[in-house]
Amino acid sequence: MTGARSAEIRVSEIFGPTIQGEGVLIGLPTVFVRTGGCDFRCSWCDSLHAVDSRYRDEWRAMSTEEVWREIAKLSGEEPVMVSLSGGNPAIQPLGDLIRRGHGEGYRFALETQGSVARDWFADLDVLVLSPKPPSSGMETDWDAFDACLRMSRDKPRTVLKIVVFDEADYAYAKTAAARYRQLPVYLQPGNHTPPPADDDEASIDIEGLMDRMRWLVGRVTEDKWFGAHVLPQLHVLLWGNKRGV
Ligand SMILES: C[S@@+](CC[C@H](N)C(=O)[O-])C[C@H]1O[C@@H](n2cnc3c(N)ncnc32)[C@H](O)[C@@H]1O
Ligand SMILES: Nc1nc2[nH]cc(C(=O)O)c2c(=O)[nH]1
Ligand code: SF4
Ligand SMILES: [Mg+2]
Repeated sequence: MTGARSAEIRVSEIFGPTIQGEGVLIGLPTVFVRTGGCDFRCSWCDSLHAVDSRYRDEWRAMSTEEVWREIAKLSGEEPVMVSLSGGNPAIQPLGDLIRRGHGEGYRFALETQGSVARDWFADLDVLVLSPKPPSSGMETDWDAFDACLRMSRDKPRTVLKIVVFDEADYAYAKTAAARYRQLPVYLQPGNHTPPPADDDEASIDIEGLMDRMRWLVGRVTEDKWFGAHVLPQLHVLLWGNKRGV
C-alpha cells in the first residue's frame, strides 16, 4: 500500500446536519461521518451497513480533503459539531481531518468501543467510549480500553456510553462505571430489533424500547445510582432505524 492510499478514509456515509441522538451531546446539531469496517461484530449492531463486508461495495475510499469538502458542503461552511462513528472510526486515519476542521472552527466527537487506541484521540473535543456488554457477544479487553484513555491524555471531554438490554448488561455497566469513576456515564436501552439496513421506522418496536427505558430508570433509581444519565436513542424514536438521520 502506498503512502497516499494509506491516508484514505473508508467511508460508509456522510450525512446531516441532523441532531445527535445519543448520549452527552443529545439534541446538538451535527454532521455524521460514518466510516466503514469494524473489528467487532455485536449481535445487535444497528449499523451493520457500516460493519458487514456484504456492504463493502457501498463504502468509498476518500481522501481527507474529499471528506472535509463534503462536511463543509453539508454544513454550509458554518462550523458544526462533527460526529465520527462507524463501524469503528478508530481504525481509520482521521487525525488530519480533525486538524483540518479545527482550523475552520469545527469540533469533533468520536464514538468507539475502545478496542483500538490512536494518538489523535487527544485532538478530539469529545470522546465517547462505548464498551460492549455481555448481550453483544463481545469480550472487553480492558487493557486496550485503558490505552484509549491514556492516548486521550485527558484532553477531550470523555464519557462512557453503555447499551443495556438486560440485568447482566446492567451489572456490567455498574462494573465499568466503578472502574472509571472519573468518567460521566450514559446508559442507553438497547434496540433489540436491529432491522435490515434498508428498513424503516414502521418495524421499530417502540413499545419494547419504552419498556426497557422505564425498566432502566427503575434500576438506576432503585440503586440510588444518582450519577448515571439514562437516555433513549432520540433519532430512533423520531425516525426508527432509517439511515442517514
Ligand atoms: C453503531 S456504533 C458505532 C461506533 C462504535 N463502533 C461503537 O460501538 O461505539 C454507535 C453507538 O450505537 C450503539 N448501538 C449499536 N447498536 C445498538 C442497538 N441495537 N441498540 C442501542 N444502541 C446501539 C453502540 O453501542 C454505540 O454506542
Ligand atoms: N441522529 C443520530 N444520532 C446518532 N448517534 C449515534 C449514532 C450512530 O449510529 O453512531 C447516530 C445516528 O446514526 N444518528
Ligand atoms: S462495535 Fe459498534 S459498529 Fe462495531 S459491531 Fe459493535 S455496535 Fe456495531
Ligand atoms: Mg446508530
